[in-house]
Amino acid sequence: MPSLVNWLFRPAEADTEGLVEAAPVMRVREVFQRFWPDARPFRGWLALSLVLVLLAPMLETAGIWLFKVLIDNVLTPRDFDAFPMIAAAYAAITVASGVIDFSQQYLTVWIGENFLHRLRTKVFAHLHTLSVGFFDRRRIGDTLSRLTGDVGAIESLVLSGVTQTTSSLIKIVLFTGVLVYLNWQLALVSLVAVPIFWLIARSFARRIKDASREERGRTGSIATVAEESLGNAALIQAYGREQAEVDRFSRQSRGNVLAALASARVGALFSPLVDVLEVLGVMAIVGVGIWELAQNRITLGGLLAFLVYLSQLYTPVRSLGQLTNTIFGASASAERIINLLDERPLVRSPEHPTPLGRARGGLQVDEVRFRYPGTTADVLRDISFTALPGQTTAVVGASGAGKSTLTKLLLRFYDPDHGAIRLDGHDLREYELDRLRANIAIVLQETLLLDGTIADNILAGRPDATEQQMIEAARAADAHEFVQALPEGYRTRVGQRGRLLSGGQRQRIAIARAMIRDAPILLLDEPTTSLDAEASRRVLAPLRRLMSGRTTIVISHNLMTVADAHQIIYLDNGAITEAGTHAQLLTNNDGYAHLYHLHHPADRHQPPASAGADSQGA
Ligand SMILES: Nc1ncnc2c1ncn2[C@@H]1O[C@H](COP(=O)(O)OP(=O)(O)OP(=O)(O)O)[C@@H](O)[C@H]1O
Repeated sequence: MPSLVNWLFRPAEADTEGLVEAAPVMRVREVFQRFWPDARPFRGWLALSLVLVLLAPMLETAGIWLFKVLIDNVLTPRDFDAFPMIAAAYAAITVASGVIDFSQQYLTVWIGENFLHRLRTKVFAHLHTLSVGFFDRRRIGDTLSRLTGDVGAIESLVLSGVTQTTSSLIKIVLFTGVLVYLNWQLALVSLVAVPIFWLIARSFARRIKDASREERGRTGSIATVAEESLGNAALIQAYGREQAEVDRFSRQSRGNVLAALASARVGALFSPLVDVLEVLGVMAIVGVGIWELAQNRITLGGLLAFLVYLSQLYTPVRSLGQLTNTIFGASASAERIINLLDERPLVRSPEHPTPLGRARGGLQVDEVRFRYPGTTADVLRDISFTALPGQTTAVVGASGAGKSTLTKLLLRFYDPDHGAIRLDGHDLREYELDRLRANIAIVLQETLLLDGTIADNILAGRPDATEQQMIEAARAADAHEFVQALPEGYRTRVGQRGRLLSGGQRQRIAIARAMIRDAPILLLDEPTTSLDAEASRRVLAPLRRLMSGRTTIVISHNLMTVADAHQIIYLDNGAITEAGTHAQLLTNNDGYAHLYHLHHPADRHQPPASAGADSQGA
């Protein structure tokens, strides 16, 4: 027997690695307080729905009362006279109940869905306020599962929870009142069972919450594996890792099954326990009722009506218990949402920002030191250099030296731990984030395209640009020709992440986007690395057009376009070890020169002036 009980209450085995971050545990009351303000716009409708909730049990009570009248005034005396009235009243009550039920159900769904829509959008909007660092840390699949699955559970806690609890309480009060009115001795016997119900429901609530928490976490893990795996389908198939991925998915899915079973065991036990209790209660009452009937202290109609009221009373008591379980289950989901909402962006706009229109574009990096949050080593150390407006600075160095990290600091995806980056003499942190980023255009190594049309992607750089400006930008980016050759021209969809275009085409769209943005600062992070020699050459002329007149920071590790930069900064393991022009650094014959000769063995004995043109195809 004890082993059976153990089995019933056993939590899901933790035989799969936990993939998702657990949310902090919260009390139901805190969860409720947290989300109640979100229901504010619906409070009027909620009040109306409560009125309907109030009317329904009243009609129900009246209906059952008619049943008593029918037995005592029609059936027992075998007198037909009162019947038509009773029948008409019964029909009227049934129709009215129907109308109220419909309105109440529809209203509840309407409020619930609109509340959900608002909350979902709020969580999504919040995610977009978070710094890029958040997305580096979190598993996207789990975040998606929170956004789609867990948000729904909150509705059952905050809205349906309120109406259903109120409805159940009203029914309990009404039916108890009538029971006491019919025969108080009998009523007393039947109410003994109520606190027992309540105790059982309470003891179940915590277990159900634990089980639900486990289940929601596992659902997040499934979504995480699916997202990571399907997102890398090409890689997985190329390396024949399909089965390994299926196994990984299956393990997470199995974990979910175990958690769902553990939750079902606890949940399903509740009903039968309550059933047994109910039957015992009814038997006891019938016994006492027969006694009362024999003593003539209650009529037959009275006794039958009493039993019907009683059965009606158990329904709300029971659903109140069930509801507690639902609410505790839902609060496990709510914890996961609160956990997301409590994430604060690492970088924020200041309260009193320095106004920034179009920047002149002078950049000054001053003793910057930086390490990624949660790591132990500095990625950048004492970085100082100045980029004059309109000039090109090339940042060069081995893989992992910290070049891309520098661009992340310039875009304020992160802030330096020490030192400052200044734009036109002011610390980047003094400007509003939007204004700062509006002054920067980027072209990255792996071009990011949105799933939309080519026009959407170019106009993302400046949504208010005209069609003519867009075409000019595309021309300057050497993209107009190939775009026109596409079946739907600028209206052609590029597919998810631009998969329907070639690497070089994607890059030229990105250049057009940067072109149309017409920002004074340009960040190029290895813009030709992923392209072959021919494609890089094709991209180079538009890139040069884009760079002219803008403060450009170009990161490159194959030294393309670097040779004619105004200054070159050589990063080694997070620190600047050399700085100067191409010719100066070649003369130094240190890290930069070595890297350069590695890429251009043929140039070793040639004068540096010709190097820029030759380096294009590297
Ligand atoms: N989000 C991150 N969290 C923690 N560490 C990171 C993160 N991004 C990069 N790093 C670490 O910072 C260091 C510098 O990375 P960074 O991407 O800036 O190098 P890089 O010079 O641009 O390299 P590559 O030329 O290969 O692109 C690396 O050691 C890397 O492991």
